[in-house]
Amino acid sequence: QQKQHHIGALQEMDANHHLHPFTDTADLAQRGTRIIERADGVYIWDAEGNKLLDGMAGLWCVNVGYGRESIAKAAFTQLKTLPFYNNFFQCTHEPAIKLAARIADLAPGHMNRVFFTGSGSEANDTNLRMVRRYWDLKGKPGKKTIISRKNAYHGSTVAGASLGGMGFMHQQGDLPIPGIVHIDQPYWFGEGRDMSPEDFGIKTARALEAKILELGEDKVAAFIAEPFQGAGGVIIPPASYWNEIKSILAKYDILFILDEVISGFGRTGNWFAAQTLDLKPDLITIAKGMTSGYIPMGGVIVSDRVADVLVTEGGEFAHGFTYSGHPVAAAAALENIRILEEEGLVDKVRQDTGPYLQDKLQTLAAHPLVGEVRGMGMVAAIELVADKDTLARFENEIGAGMLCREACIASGLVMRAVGDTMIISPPLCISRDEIDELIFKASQALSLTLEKIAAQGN
Ligand SMILES: Cc1ncc(COP(=O)(O)O)c(CNc2cccc(C(=O)O)c2)c1O
Repeated sequence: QQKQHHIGALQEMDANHHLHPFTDTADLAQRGTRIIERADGVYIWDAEGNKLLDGMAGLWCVNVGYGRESIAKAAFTQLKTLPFYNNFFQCTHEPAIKLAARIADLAPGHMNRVFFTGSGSEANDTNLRMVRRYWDLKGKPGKKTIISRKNAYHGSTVAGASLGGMGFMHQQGDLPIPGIVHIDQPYWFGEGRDMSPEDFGIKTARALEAKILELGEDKVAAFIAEPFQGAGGVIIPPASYWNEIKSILAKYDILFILDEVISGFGRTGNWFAAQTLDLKPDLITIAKGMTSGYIPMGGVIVSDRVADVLVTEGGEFAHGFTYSGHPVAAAAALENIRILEEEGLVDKVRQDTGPYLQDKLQTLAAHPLVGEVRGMGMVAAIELVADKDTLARFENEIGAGMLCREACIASGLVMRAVGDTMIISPPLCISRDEIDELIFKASQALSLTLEKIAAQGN
């Protein structure tokens, strides 16, 4: 009773003072916010004592799982010796140096330098400024435009939200800023079922070439893309897409930014999706799994092609943040990467638990609510449909995705709902038994969702 009263008091305080991200504050005040109290392994507990299997690894980020004492110790030790110092004015510290070298070592061979930021959005802002600086130095200052995709997610800063392709974000704040354009996304299940995935992959890839020719190659600075769109709904391109994109990038002199904020640090079964998909980006955006979310950190891995121009011809690159390469974040990141390496979690995703998850997920495909199950490595999507034969979607008013998310919570599982697409992106340390538990709970949640929808008389 005492505890319930305490939770109520916290919820009221939250409603009065705390503006949450991507939240309808009035609506949340009605519902009362869920207070997450502690976490361990792949589980989180809320203040009411509910234990939930965190199928979303926080926000796609807790790759090593919760409760890693060694990361806490590494951060604490660093906090005691050097809690902060900047990397400006010819200064630095060991954690930043070692982390840059460690990431360069794990990145594709042609990428050997790292620019640090505090978040993935700031890393994409860095990308925009870096690619424009690169072309200025190459004597092609007209190459300013960045081509992105509709329904991409690249962050929530002005440049990050503009590079993203989400209309509902653009409507708030008069975005996108000039110099950023969007082409169709390779979302076969949602937009391409009138042709084979193979043909749709080629078609949507060729939209890049059409846009380059429409704008003029001398105006285009770069193409930015996630290996698979994450917040857009785990939209994994058809197999033909990336090969076609690669041949287009080889034809035109534009830079390629691969946004690996979600896919980086093991999620696709390699350290980076660039290795999984055999891509050769000029810049890789990183954040999330870099520290497993224990401490905020982001960055850009820079290819020699770009870095050499910035370094040898650029003089001072007039960009950076107070917390660029923060010592405590860097110390946490180093320990996080050491755990990923020591426990062989990246190889495990590629050879064991990734295939196991994808295989077990297919058992959900038979459910009457499920139109498609897709995934790669340790990430997947379940498309909810109103009609299994025609694959017709539910009316938006039904809010099938939100009903399913609530049904998951009732079943002791966290899944993300992107519209009526359910997302799974668990910690990479998840065991086969815990995957079985995840699948069982997801199956329960799907049936609970079906009952709720039926009860609504739909
Ligand atoms: C591909 C990608 N790029 C950039 C960012 C921005 O990173 P920061 O948030 O650290 O600035 C992201 C972040 N992705 C993200 C962030 C918040 C919520 C959700 C969701 O799926 O609801 C996804 C991302 O997924």
